[in-house]
Amino acid sequence: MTPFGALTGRALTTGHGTENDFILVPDPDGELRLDAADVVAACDRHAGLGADGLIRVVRSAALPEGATALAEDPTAEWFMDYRNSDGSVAEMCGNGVRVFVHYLRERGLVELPAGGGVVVGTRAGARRVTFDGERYTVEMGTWAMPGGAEAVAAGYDVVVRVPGLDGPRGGLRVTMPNPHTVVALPDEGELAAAVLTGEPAYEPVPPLGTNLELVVPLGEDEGDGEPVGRVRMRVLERGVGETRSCGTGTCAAALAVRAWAGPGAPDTWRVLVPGGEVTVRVLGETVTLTGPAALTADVTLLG
Ligand SMILES: N[C@@H](CCC[C@H](N)C(=O)O)C(=O)O
Repeated sequence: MTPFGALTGRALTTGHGTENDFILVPDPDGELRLDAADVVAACDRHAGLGADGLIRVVRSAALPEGATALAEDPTAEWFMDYRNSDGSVAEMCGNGVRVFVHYLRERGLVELPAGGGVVVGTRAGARRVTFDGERYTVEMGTWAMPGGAEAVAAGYDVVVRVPGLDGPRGGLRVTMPNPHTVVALPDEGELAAAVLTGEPAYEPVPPLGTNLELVVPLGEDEGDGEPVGRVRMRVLERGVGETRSCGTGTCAAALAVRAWAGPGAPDTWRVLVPGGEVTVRVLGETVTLTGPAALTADVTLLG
């Protein structure tokens, strides 16, 4: 068997959203038997193609998880089958879904003119993505803070020790619906000092693991007639390591900083990540994520 298993010899495409990068694997009829080891090998940055994650492009009707998305919206023809670079499956990927829809559009698999929208299936359910001619906006669905109002009032519901930072820090859990823990730092010096190659310690230990966002709130600007919050973020992704962006993580970061700011805080947030910038809009119980998507290469893995 070759190191890339079922991925060997297949036509693959690479792409990224704010430098959170992915391998896209077309498998319209769900014939590929993809195992975790193949994903790990392909995502390896030294011995493989290198990526933060892998996305199988498959029809919703071709796999059992697609049934929920189709029940929510029968137009969700295509399903984003997302895997982290360690081979684990995640509920949602906010940067990945923009890259996925960009791929569908570029390859003529969906009709998506500027100003149009399309619904795709994900493990979090059906998600609508619109295109403005430049950037994609994803309706990310319902967010939650498992610690509730009590955690928001206290400012945290998890104690986190991050390598490179002194002492314990308070983290606020946010579900997007994948698990996130957001920790606010006082300044960009501390943000740079955090060592995200090490493993943070959490108390209590998150049962499903967690993505960790370190954030520095940067205040507010005046947008188009409304205040716009700004926040800088670094992220340690569950199942991956430090990445240059995480879409669900930017939503979690904006939601946590908004909650900490209290009543009257902006609903729109510009989140600055090492790989670029995205916009998060809080619409009551739901949130949207707007950002770019790019394809970088068509490639074949050799055996
Ligand atoms: N990069 C993604 C999130 C991918 C999943 C995450 N690592 C997890 O395991 O929850 C994003 O852009 O949201």
